[in-house]
Amino acid sequence: MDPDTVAADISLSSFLYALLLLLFLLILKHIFLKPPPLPPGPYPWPIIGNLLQLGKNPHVKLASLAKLHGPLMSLRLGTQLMVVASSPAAAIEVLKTYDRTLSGRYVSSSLTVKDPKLNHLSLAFAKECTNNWKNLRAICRTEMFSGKAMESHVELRERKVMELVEFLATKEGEVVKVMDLVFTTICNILSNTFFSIDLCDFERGGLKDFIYRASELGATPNLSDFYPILDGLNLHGSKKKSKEALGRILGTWEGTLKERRKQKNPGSSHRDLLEAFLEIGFEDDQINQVILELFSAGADTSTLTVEWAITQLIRNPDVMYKLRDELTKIIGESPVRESHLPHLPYLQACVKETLRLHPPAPLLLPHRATETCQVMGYTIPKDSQVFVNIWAMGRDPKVWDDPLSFTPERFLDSKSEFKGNDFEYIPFGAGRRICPGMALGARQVSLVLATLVHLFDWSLPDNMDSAQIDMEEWLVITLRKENPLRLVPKVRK
Ligand code: HEM
Repeated sequence: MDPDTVAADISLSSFLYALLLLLFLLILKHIFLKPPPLPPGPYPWPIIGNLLQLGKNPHVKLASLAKLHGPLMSLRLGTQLMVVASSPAAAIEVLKTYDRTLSGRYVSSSLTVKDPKLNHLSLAFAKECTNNWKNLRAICRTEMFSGKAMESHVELRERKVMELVEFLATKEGEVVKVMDLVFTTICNILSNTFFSIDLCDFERGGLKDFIYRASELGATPNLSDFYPILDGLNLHGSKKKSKEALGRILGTWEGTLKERRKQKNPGSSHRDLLEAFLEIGFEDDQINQVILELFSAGADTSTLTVEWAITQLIRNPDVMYKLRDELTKIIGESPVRESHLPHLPYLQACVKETLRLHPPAPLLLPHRATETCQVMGYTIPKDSQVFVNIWAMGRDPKVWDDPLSFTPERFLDSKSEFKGNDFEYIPFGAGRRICPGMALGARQVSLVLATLVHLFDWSLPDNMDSAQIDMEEWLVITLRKENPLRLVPKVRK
């Protein structure tokens, strides 16, 4: 045989052997090194996935789906993957073990902050935990949330709450929207902490209406969240609407910002956040973005907590009685001061119990996987949205006795805290993205709640079932001297 032909045969067969070996190795890799599957979840329909299964209160629906599919579950929303942790063990994996990888933020298309130019300036919606994000958290901690900063604002918070009391006292015989007034008070506490001015008014809308509008737009689902390919089309015109709403909010402090660039804080008794930002040399865009986010994160959450606490106290007269008793014993007839708060354990237990049953952010804020990772034997692909259903965890009978009852006593004897270490109870989140305003939030909620319970009598007409109450509209009635104001729910026709 021709030596050339022999050589060609040998090299062909070696090539075929090599190919076979490669194929064999690939098959082995596929069998043994296959990445684990996605977390289990409900069957996704073609194109829409599980979009129709979530409904109006996704945390409630997700809680019942988790009973079927387990504590780490995945759903498809259009083309997007959503992963939900629903047990303390799964929360530990997401917020502690894989905190670094899962602490990105998923940003909805309806938020203007999705724009990379703005995202770079963001605190709450920073897509990654960048140095700028760390820096912003550190500045806010020093200037607003540290023990020292909070002490310097005590007088301001107490004054704003007394203004609420005085306003209600002028409304005898009238119907008022109490929670709207509480929202005004919280907004003014925040706006004074930021700028040393009131930005809301009890009578007129102003900032609070613009914030309502912006939150409404932020919460409205947008098709391009589920099909990012549609992002450029801006089908709902939502970006334009969000831009308008934000423009109105920024307009409420634009003048102050200009003035303060010319002249240092004139005549304020406390150092405000703007003073710190100006000293650092922040541009207007940076100041506006952070303050906008602090308003959105701090006002609604605190107001909702007060609203649910009052609702639960009205539904549970024994608890209301015990709380009033504690307030009378410790405070007497005088107004509530922040210095009273550490001496009011039952009040603190009521706030904790409210946050267990009604966390204002029931799924936390949406996290994002910055890398593909493996959690509890499942794969979480890069860019998945990751949620922790703290609403489900707060009502889990495996964790809490009689979970649906409002029983503040459970917190009196327990060491359970909401500081992000007890993963069965994390109303402020845990890990890197834990709420930086936790101490301020808890303090302003406690002060407003204690004042409303101490100075007002919340009554229901005899024929009204407490389950029917709606916190919206209350009639203010003046009664006896020692019990000056009674708030009665306006019966809806
Ligand atoms: C009862 C009151 C409050 C509750 C229950 C609450 C709860 C939360 C929760 C659950 C998160 C998301 C954590 C996560 O994604 O893992 C959060 C984030 C945040 N909260 Fe709060 N919050 C409250 C009050 C406040 C206040 C008063 C402020 C400031 C004025 C504030 C500022 C923020 C900010 C800036 C973030 C984003 C942090 C980041 O992404 O790095 N919160 N909050």
